[in-house]
Amino acid sequence: MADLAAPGATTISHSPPPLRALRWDDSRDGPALLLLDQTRLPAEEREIVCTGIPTLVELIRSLAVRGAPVLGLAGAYGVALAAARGFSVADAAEQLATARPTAVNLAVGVRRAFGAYRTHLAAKPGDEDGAAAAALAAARAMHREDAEASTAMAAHGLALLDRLVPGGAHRLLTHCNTGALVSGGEGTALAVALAAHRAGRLRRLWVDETRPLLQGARLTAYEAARAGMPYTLLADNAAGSLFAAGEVDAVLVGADRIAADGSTANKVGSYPLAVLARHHGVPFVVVAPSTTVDPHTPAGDAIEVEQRGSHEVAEFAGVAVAPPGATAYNPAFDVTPPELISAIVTEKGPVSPVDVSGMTQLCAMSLSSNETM
Ligand SMILES: CSC[C@@H](O)[C@@H](O)C(=O)COP(=O)(O)O
Repeated sequence: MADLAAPGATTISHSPPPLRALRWDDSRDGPALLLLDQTRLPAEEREIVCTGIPTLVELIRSLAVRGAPVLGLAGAYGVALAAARGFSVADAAEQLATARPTAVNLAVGVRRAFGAYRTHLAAKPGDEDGAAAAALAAARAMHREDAEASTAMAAHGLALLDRLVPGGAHRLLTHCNTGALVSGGEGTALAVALAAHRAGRLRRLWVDETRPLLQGARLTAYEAARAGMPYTLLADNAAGSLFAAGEVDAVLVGADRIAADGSTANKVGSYPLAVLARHHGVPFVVVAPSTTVDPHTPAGDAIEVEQRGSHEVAEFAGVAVAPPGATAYNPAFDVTPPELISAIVTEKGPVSPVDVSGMTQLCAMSLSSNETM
């Protein structure tokens, strides 16, 4: 696109290439999974070549690859990798599915690729190559579906904001990172903000830094800057005064697991935002693919919340900020009850979390897609 930078001067502005959180690679000595190392962003865009399951498990645990939808893809491609490299696929599936406990998509992705692998072997006993190809095809199908879901969520989310905020949702607040780095497409909550930006409606994207691992400051700010979005970072504990100043029109967050009653686990700090949003009469919207709805988890108190090491709080960028031996309460997620959520937007459209029939529908959809694995 050509634009005028100064009278008489024409510059060509190029959009940066889309970020690819992970991709399958057949071009080297045996198949590999290439992962954009999210621990190095924004300083460096570096891909890690992953050829082993213990390595992939460690990359998931260390958050080199992270965010619910892309964890599903990592799980599915991980099973395909094990099959293609002749490792024990059952062992790989077990290790991958349990690498992190909260994001349901991880186990969903593993089950889908492992299901395709087993289904093929049941039909053609001994055809390991065919079974490996079936697992890879399942992972690729998930990847495509995730990209499509992302596009649909962006459109539904934008339309919903118009309805929820009659004066226009021009100032959006988001938490953690929910963009292309967590998705086969442009993401979940951040994809909605991006759609608002492209529609010329976004005046300000407020980006919570997201302590302790700074997914907001390091990753969302990076994606927002790449996309030319007007964004401002804030320390998580500055959100209260921002709401009080009337500077937030809507809150958009993703989800790691949505229980059957609409309770939603997402990055720690989401729940306090929901409380603030309710107090200030601001919509709090969860954006997640229907694969994040877990019909087997009846309510929020049944969601396992990952607890992480003290060092993540007691250190900042590897430098100690607390006395030696300090221990920290460090849950990776918190759970927002349904009554604080204005709407859940999936690729099928928005539903109210307290609308039991709506949630049941979502659960049924999620269940039937899992059962085709
Ligand atoms: C669409 S991503 C939704 C969530 O996965 C995201 O908000 C989040 O909490 C990620 O946590 P992380 O610990 O970085 O994997």
